Amino acid sequence: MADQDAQSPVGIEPPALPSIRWAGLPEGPAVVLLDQTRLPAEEVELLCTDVPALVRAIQTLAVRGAPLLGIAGAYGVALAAIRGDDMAEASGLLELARPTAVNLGYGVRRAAGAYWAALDRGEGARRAAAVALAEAEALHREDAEASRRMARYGLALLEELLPGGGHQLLTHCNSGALVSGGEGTAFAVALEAHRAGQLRRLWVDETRPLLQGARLTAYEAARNGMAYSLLTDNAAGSLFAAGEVDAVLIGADRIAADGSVANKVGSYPLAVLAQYHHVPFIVVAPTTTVDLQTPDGASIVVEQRPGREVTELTSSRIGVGGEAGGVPVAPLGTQAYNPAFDITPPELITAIVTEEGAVSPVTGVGLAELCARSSQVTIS
Ligand SMILES: CSC[C@H]1O[C@H](OP(=O)(O)O)[C@H](O)[C@@H]1O
Repeated sequence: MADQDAQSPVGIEPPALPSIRWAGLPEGPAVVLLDQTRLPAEEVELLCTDVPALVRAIQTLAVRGAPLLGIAGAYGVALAAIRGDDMAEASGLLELARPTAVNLGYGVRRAAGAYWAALDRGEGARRAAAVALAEAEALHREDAEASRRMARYGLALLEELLPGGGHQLLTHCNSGALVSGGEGTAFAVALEAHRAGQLRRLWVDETRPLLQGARLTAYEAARNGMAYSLLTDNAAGSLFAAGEVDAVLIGADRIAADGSVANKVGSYPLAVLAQYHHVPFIVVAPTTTVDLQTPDGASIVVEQRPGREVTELTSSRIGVGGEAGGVPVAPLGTQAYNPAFDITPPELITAIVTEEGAVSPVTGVGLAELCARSSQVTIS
């Protein structure tokens, strides 16, 4: 069994660089990203000075995670507006950069809607661009507040489901500050438990093939002084069998109207394991990740990513999607199945926690009621 005294590396500070920021540089505006393909080896900022550069950053996961993609999409619209680009083209390129996370389209349409409304009011293009930027900044702030609220609601749910503290929580992929305007979604709940002295250990799935768990969640857990242990994805079952998992916490990329959840591939098997072992399976996501226009899980488009992400290992130094390619781990020419996400049906989910509270059991009606409470700007 894993060492019982798992401790995080000492002397590591919280992230020095924000996941995303806007920069009105003398040479022109830029969306500035903490390049997540370079983590954990290097903390490098990536300046996107036009929409194609930002689209590439989204597609190579230099910026990733549903809520952060929404913020990036909104800033991308503002960038295009200030540059005087074709706004319909820019919005389309951004919205189509990745298909599954609903937040990306939400952020793009929200900033673009503000821009067009300003023009319709007779305000000039310059003023309309400023309005788009203000909308992106508002979304950024709202997401940070949503993160704080989800952390509190999530901890309250853990205290209700698991009285007594000292939890061993398992998480998959990465759902911390690197996916958020704040401290994240599911990871933020684990962090809140840590701060409340209720986290015995965070089990971190490495999350093949792009290793968001090993590279990013471990990085965030270490920087926050949390006790954590990394595991291969295929080792999770043995932890459940040994009774070493008290609850599962995961994020989401899109939640359909019936409560089906699209999240990083590997989430669905964890939900099956959790049900078999009678362990709470908790999804944490802002209401901006709920898509009431998508009726069920079968209607969610699951992104299929390049097979070379499975057949090659790349170091974080050249980026997980680096053009230089990586070390082959399969014979050249090997075909690979590489869905970025899978779908967990509502009946396998104990609760969905949002910034408006939790719904449990998960029903379409309960989800819609949470969304109705949300102050988030609704867009068609
Ligand atoms: C809470 S959003 C984080 C979410 O996004 C990740 O996908 P990706 O790394 O491909 O952007 C994964 O599904 C996480 O749960």
